[in-house]
Amino acid sequence: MEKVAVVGAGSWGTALALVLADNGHDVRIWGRRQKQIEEINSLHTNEKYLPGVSLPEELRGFTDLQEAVSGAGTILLVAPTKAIREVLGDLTAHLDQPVTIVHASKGIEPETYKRVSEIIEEEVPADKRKSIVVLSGPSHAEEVSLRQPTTVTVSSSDIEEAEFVQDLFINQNFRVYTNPDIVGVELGGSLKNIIALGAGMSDGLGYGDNAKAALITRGLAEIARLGTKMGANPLTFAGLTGIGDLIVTCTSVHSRNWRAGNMLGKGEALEAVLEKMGMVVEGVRTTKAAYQLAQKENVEMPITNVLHDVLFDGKNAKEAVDELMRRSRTHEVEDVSSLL
Ligand SMILES: NC(=O)C1=CN([C@@H]2O[C@H](COP(=O)(O)OP(=O)(O)OC[C@H]3O[C@@H](n4cnc5c(N)ncnc54)[C@H](OP(=O)(O)O)[C@@H]3O)[C@@H](O)[C@H]2O)C=CC1
Ligand SMILES: O=C(CO)COP(=O)(O)O
Repeated sequence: MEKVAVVGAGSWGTALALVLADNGHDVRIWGRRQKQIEEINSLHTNEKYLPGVSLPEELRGFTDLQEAVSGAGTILLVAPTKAIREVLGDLTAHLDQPVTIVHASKGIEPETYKRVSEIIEEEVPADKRKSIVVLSGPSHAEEVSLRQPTTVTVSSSDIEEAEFVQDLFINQNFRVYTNPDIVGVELGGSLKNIIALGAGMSDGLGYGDNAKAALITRGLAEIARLGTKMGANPLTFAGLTGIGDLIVTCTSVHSRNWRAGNMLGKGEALEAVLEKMGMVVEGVRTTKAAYQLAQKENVEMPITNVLHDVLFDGKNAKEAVDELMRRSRTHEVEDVSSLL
């Protein structure tokens, strides 16, 4: 039995805490709102983020971060990417022994283009961490919390630590694979949110399955193009954290990125959409980061480019699709096949 502190009591942190509690671990979850933590401890629910789900009674909530992480051997970090540096700043002060840090957040930081594991490396001193492990894959919290079959991947530069985390989470409903390609795993999980916004937008505009299949497929091509340029193994994008996560996020009504894109496609303004969502829509910030990174690395990312212009430069969504369809003719596979 491992003592695990889950830092972040949103949908994903709560669902993963449930998996760990099901596996018999001593799980504490940290959230910043007293009322929410009282609800988790007394009613064993988290209605805002996982309506209708009964949480294991053994799962204990804390608002005091020091109490939550005290004695924990593993920290599971599941905060929105934009809050990660702030949360890590507080967390580091309370670590009294080197811990395994698992993160399950999906995003890239604008301006620095850092992946979450790189942010952790920067913010947590080396003597306070045993290893950094990423957990990613096609996994909506709503289904995981109902114990529906789900597969994910864990990745770390330390394969033994990845296997340790695989063992923590794996059970008959939640199957965990390992992959040593941390760059590909993090980039696939982050960049798919951009394409999911686009898929939602396409549906919101009234376009059909052909358009969505095109977005998924050509989206994967540009994800792989940027990913391989950044050092990822191209085959990772054919796996759970690549095409797998792209499919689930572009086709599921659970996806916040798809839902936000859908409202944008129907003509709603970005600010109003984010206000209505009330949950993190990572794709917005990641679009900005990926757009900047692609410019810097001179990588062609046509879908990301037009989405950037829709989100941040007031481009009309239909015009964005027209622009993609009018691009000069090109081969389908030469850009990716040259990387294999
Ligand atoms: N939901 C899912 O199915 C999946 C999500 N993910 C990833 O997990 C990460 C977290 O997402 P998810 O749990 O869904 O998000 P939610 O929107 O469901 O919850 C966000 C959580 O983060 C907290 N939070 C927000 N801002 C801060 C801050 N500045 N400091 C501390 N805590 C903060 C919120 O607290 P409060 O309630 O107090 O505002 C809330 O507990 C994202 O990167 C997402 O992409 C990955 C796979 C699946
Ligand atoms: O990453 C996810 C599923 O794997 C969740 O996607 P959303 O953030 O779009 O809901």
